[in-house]
Amino acid sequence: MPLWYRACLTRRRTVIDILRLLRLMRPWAGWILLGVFVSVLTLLANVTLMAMSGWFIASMALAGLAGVSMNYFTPAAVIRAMAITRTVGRYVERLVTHEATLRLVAHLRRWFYDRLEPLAPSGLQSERSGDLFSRIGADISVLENFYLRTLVPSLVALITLPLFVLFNARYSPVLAFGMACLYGMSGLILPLALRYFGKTASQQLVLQQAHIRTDLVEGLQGMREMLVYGRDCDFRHALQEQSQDLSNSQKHLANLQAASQSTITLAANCAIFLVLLTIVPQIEAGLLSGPSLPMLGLFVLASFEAILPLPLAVQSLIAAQMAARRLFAIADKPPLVVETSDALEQLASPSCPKLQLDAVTLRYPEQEKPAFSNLSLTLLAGKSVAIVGPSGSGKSSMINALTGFWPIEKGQILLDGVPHNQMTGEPLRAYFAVAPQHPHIFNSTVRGNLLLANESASDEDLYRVCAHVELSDLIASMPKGLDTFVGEAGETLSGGQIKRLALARALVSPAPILILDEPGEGLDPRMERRILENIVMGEKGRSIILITHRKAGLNLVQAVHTLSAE
Ligand SMILES: Nc1ncnc2c1ncn2[C@@H]1O[C@H](COP(=O)(O)OP(=O)(O)OP(=O)(O)O)[C@@H](O)[C@H]1O
Repeated sequence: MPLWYRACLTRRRTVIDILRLLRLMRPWAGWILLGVFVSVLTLLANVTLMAMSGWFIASMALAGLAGVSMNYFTPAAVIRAMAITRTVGRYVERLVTHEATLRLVAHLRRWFYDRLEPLAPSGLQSERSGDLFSRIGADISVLENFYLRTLVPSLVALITLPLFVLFNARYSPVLAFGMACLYGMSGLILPLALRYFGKTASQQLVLQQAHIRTDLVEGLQGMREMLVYGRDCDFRHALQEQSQDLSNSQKHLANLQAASQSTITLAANCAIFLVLLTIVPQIEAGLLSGPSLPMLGLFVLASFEAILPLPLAVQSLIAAQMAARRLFAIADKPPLVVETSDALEQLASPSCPKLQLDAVTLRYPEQEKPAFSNLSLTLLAGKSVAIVGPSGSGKSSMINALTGFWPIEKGQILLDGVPHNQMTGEPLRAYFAVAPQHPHIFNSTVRGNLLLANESASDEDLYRVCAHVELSDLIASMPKGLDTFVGEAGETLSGGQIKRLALARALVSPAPILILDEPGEGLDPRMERRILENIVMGEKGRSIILITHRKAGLNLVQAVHTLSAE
């Protein structure tokens, strides 16, 4: 692909990303415009204050020297009004722009989470959780800079600079032209040069920060393994190298910022010279009064306040584009399981259905062999079945197919004769309560973890299900009973206790079909048997799918279905 064509495509993509970003901000357009309006007002008040003060002081001095009196009430009142406007304006500006930013960030986080949810878990399998965390946290925070540091200063400069040039033109067209050139150089050419020299570093900064966060999350999760196998040094070195790269990018950008700030200061000083060159001859010729000189000098100096934030605006724009691109890459992913409109019709507590699997095949992406194929079975309402088979035969994958987390390749699944792909999403999942093979326990209390499955469950319900899974003694021994915190991922519990807590959570759910994936893992055979008996005997009226490769419980169910390895 020719270079020029690639450059055009990149530019087009940049424009599309920015337009899309602006569209996302549309609900907050009122706040954004209010922020710009107050910023413009504050800047104009400041510039007027400076110019007026210069004029006033010089006029008073000249009047004193000449021994004539002058009306100082009006200019003093204007100066006071401008000073008050500037002070109040700065306060209101912070208030409005930060309010807009906070609303914007909250809106963007919700928007991104809404896009993320339909993708989970199948569409997010290839993503690292640390990276997703980085996108939803840091990348969205980078976008807040797009409004505060890019949008507001750019619009303020766009509105005020032409006004400043027009004001200069009243005194001297040459001055106006010179100022337009200085504004153009420091407000447009300098930021463009900054974009050219800082683009790679700005983009890398976003990626480097994301990589560090992602690796840190993984490193913290796997800290125990790394310590056991003595790999913590490697991790430290990798982190150190990444931090070094990050600080190199930051240093490069800081150098560019410093250079651009100095250039703007130089341009402001050139502006003073320009005022001297163009205004002094007019004063000498008697065309302008003496106080015009300090007035215009201070005016042009103060007007550079509109230019000062522009170099940073460019850096923030590049970072925002990069962050937006990373967010859009996830948000635009099509979900593997497409929800139909019927999915909105959710039954609060569906009755126990007849479940049929008709020659169902499930294949994971990029897998040559299907996880399971041509699986047919019928489970009548309130009955139980065990799914057995060797490791890797697709027993757990069956849960993915039933709950609609992964699309099936062939066949169909029927609930009371209704194809389950007609009710993907929440209505479908309302039929199933799953105790997975590797359950996730939240960093909450025992109660919090149980109520996840049924928030209206009473204490009596909770104690009943805990008794079924033999957790009553443990809960009685806990300092706060059901209200005891179990730590992150249930770290204060043993593997078997975690398994039983997950079983209790499935039992407390009102869903009519219970799926127990390897419920005996981590339990001694006698306890496993007792718990399975409790569940099968105690859950009359619910269908049970017992996924296992062990013998315990097989005599308790009404049918056994064997999956064979492909
Ligand atoms: N998310 C996934 N993406 C890709 N392949 C997967 C995924 N989950 C499982 N597999 C593959 O699908 C096959 C079936 O896996 P599954 O976990 O369903 O087997 P299983 O019978 O439950 O095994 P086990 O008894 O060891 O738990 C395996 O070959 C596995 O590698």
